[in-house]
Amino acid sequence: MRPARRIYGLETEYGITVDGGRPSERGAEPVSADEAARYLFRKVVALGRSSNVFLRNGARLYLDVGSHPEYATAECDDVRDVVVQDRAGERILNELADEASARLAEDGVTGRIHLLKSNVDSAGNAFGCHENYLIRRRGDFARTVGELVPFLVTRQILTGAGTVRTTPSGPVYCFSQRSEHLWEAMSSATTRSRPMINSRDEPHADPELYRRLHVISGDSSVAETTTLLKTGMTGLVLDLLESGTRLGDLVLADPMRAIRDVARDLTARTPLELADGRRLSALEMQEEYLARVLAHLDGADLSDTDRRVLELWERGLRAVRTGEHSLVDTELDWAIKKRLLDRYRTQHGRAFDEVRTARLLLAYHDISPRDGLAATMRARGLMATVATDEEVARAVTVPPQTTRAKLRGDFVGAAQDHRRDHTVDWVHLKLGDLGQRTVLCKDPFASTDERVDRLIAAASAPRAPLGGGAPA
Ligand SMILES: Nc1ncnc2c1ncn2[C@@H]1O[C@H](COP(=O)(O)OP(=O)(O)OP(=O)(O)O)[C@@H](O)[C@H]1O
Ligand SMILES: [Mg+2]
Repeated sequence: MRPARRIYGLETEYGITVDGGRPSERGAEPVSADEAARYLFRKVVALGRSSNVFLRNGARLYLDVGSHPEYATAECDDVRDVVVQDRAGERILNELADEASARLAEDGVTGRIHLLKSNVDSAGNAFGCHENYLIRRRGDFARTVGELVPFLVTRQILTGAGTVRTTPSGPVYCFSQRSEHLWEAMSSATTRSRPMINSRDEPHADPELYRRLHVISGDSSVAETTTLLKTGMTGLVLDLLESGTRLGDLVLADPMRAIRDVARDLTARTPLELADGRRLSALEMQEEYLARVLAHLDGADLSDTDRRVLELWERGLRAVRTGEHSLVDTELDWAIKKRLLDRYRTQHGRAFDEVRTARLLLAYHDISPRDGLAATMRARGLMATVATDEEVARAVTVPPQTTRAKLRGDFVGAAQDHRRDHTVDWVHLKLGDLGQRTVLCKDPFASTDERVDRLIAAASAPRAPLGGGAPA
């Protein structure tokens, strides 16, 4: 059966630091992350009078409590679009960081602002990358979640961002850093699947028809191909579950324990205990999910994106099974990063030196084309791409064209161009002036709407002079 059309969105929180940022005139106090975040958002607040704004590409950019700027992509109905929109977010934040660094310099602070697309900051605080998937209301949500959790636990052998863990016997490379933090944070919690899926019921759509599945356990992805695989494979497993296929035979006895065990085992062969008493490794489980997805799709007319996801899924598993990591070491974050560290080790003839390793790991996640590694690696073919630079540049101002994001983006664009007050969230559009009604857009799949056309026309129309009377 052909994959169902689905809405996807990615929320990415960024770590923020200022290198060396010692103010020359204000004593020796370094610039805190909070302060750096305020500098970062100065222009956003000046333009939108808020640190929580919707942009003309349909995305949401905001600074929550704490100091992690967040970019939530607009709704996409294709995972390739998710990649493009997510990368556009990096570009937007990079521009803000450059401007904020210039403001810091004006205020006598040396040092640049760095934004890190990672999951743990230098103080050890964990932050997230949340995946959003639209699912139909008619299914049994608890069952869907229960049967998805073991897939989420084991997919990190492909989609983990990779990290070095310090152990008493020395540094060890593992698939995911976030998993370790999730485990530490939640090992005492009673609801064992809680940290993987946020169960808050906030569909941002017609609640009679839809739910929004909010996956919060994944690593942020730097490589576009990892983002593509992460969202694509999860969408395909959701297809399976929504078509009525049961995956209950793969439910884990203790998912929280397993999330850490899987992260730590680069062979992916450690047996995990299933609820029914059987034992399967993460590798075997992922092979099973892939086999069931392929059986489900048998004979279907697949898109290029689906084919690319399936091919990378299969090749990633082969790389783990055979230990031939070079099969995916330009596409999957953990393998790209491992190759980087291995090369460093060979060049310098020593094991992971803590300081150098930490610096290399930071640079991997630094989204700046100047200070981070990704831009150079992409240019040299060491990190594969999905989107072209032109597509990413365009997505900074152009929303996805096939979902509700187009309505929102076009409206925000018109309101900004004509300097009209407006209020927007995922489902509401309102022109701030008196007498205008709020337009409710409950269908995230709808990219045309006459009510929104009228709203855009009203936003673009010349305003009557105050008092409404014609000049005498
Ligand atoms: N109906 C939908 N189904 C799936 N995803 C959606 C839907 N509507 C919006 N999204 C996506 O969900 C994400 C929502 O991001 P947002 O940061 O606002 O999350 P939230 O969970 O609502 O709020 P917060 O992060 O403040 O707790 C966006 O990426 C958006 O594109
Ligand atoms: Mg959010």
